Amino acid sequence: MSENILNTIQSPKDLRKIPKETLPQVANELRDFIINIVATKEGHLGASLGVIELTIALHYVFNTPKDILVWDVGHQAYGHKILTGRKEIFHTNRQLGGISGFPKRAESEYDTFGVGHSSTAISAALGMAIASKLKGETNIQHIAVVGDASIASGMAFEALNHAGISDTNILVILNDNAIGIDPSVGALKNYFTKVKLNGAKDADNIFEALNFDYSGPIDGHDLELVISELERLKNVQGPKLLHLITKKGKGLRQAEENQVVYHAPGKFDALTGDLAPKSNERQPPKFQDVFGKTLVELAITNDRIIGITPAMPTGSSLKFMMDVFPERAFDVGIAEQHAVTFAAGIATQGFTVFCNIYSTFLQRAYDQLIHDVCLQKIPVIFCLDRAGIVGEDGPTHHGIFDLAYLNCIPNLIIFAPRNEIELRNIMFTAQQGLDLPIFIRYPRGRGNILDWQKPFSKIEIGKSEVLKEGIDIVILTLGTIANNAKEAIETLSSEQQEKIGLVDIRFLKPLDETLLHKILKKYDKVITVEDGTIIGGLGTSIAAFAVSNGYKNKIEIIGIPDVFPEHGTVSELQEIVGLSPKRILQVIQNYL
Ligand SMILES: Cc1ncc(C[n+]2csc(CCOP(=O)(O)OP(=O)(O)O)c2C)c(N)n1
Ligand SMILES: CC(=O)[C@@H](O)[C@H](O)COP(=O)(O)O
Ligand SMILES: [Mg+2]
Repeated sequence: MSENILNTIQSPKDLRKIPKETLPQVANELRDFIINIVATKEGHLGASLGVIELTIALHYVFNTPKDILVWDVGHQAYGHKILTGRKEIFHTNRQLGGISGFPKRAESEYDTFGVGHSSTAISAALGMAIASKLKGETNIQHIAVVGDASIASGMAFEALNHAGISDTNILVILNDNAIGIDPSVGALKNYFTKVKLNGAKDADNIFEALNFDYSGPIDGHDLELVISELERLKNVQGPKLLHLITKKGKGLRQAEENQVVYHAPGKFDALTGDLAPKSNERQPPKFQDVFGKTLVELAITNDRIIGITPAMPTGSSLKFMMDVFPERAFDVGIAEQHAVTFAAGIATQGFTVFCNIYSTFLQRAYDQLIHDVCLQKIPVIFCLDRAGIVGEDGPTHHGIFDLAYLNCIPNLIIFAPRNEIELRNIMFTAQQGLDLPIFIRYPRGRGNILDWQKPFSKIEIGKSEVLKEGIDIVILTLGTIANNAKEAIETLSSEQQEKIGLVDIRFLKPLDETLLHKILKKYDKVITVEDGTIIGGLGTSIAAFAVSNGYKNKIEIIGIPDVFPEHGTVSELQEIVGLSPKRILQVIQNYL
């Protein structure tokens, strides 16, 4: 056996030359390689470790890239990237200018479909399979790999429903590790457990009922077995589903034992698996924890409060409420559309519903927002975490569209807290009762305030806040990006600073029209700053307000330009898109 067999694999062609009995060595080396790099560069860990044998088997048995392999979510595709020519650049994973943390079409011909959001793989693979038929292509296999949490999503079920009556040979591989980021939930999870306990050919097999040839469940870490099963399935006609049982984090003890933390553990010791020690210094809280802890505080005195998350209890910190009030806090699985309408349903019955969804994932539920919530003025309280640039997850995950996609919907309130205390106070205000749904958007990561757990105070809906008076230039901001604008102003001389006013608009809807009239009369030059798309958000609203009221001020809009920002650190990306203090300063200087 060669010492470093992984080094000899530049593409799946090289892999296919390796004798079957040597493949377990490839699996070991691949695991070690991923662990060593993720330990220092960070990223998603457990999911890739859990599909190492599957990844090797797929590229060994199938003729990729001619045979088409589609990964769902794509956070488990590190092994795939390494075996498909990206081993030497894998250390750049998720870094600015480096490779993406998810399959990406522009990056490799082996990345057949761009991912990041879940539950798309079966639809995409089915589309490709039907396209192959239409083009008269034969002998191309189409394979979708989807996790047990992702297959429970409506979209995956829509695709299964279609695929089951298609005349394609699509192969769906269900990678069942009984966990998403947090433990999987719902009746389907219980069904999978039953199938695992009772054996394969249950008379009520849900996939067979959908007209799939079902096989499994088999041990997804038994490389020889997975290979022989894939070889068999290659020749089975019609839609097929192979059920694999795997362990998330396989091969690293801590990742197997603490699967939630090791989904994306941050830095850790590659040898021991221990997480990098945390600093003892007291830090400001993460916004998600301000949400989670405040919700519990409010729920203690307000027993009408309900909390909902679609599959992100840890990421959103709704887990705090789930621990204290399990009967009033719901993880509904990866089901953003359902989460929104479910929230609306509960709210119609007089409950106060906090529905927490990452900004990027709420994109999934746009019609539900319009049709099921806003049109009916149902006062659900939406908390949109991870708003703005999120960093290393990149373009699939940036929460930069919410301001624009919400701004055009009638009957809603849009609020962006400038800091932790404002988030707390708007949650307090909202649970006292509003006539309209409210959308509270806040960023990934930490705020700035150590002592944030102050007594609650009510926020007046639609009221902006003047942070600093000026003379002829005013900067209007929305949310935490005010800190960047403030930092920009503070680098100027005191004489220059005097010229500049700073206003936190706070409510994109309703706009504080009384204050805006005063602002547009007082200041010649207006600069708006928002960490959302330049089209459709704060700047658009201010410009529209000025035009419709006959103001002739010079207005400059700073926001995310009309492109998808790539992956990198938040500060690197803010610099690129023009939202760093330095870039904001450059714009201000043009007016001084
Ligand atoms: C639409 C959408 N909602 C939520 C997420 C966040 N998310 C990423 S991975 C994941 C869990 C996926 O679980 P599973 O499909 O079982 O794959 P595993 O991580 O277990 O391999 C979730 C909820 C997402 N990427 N897309
Ligand atoms: C792949 C995916 O969608 C999640 O794992 C996401 O990366 C979580 O993001 P946070 O780290 O911001 O919770
Ligand atoms: Mg899973």
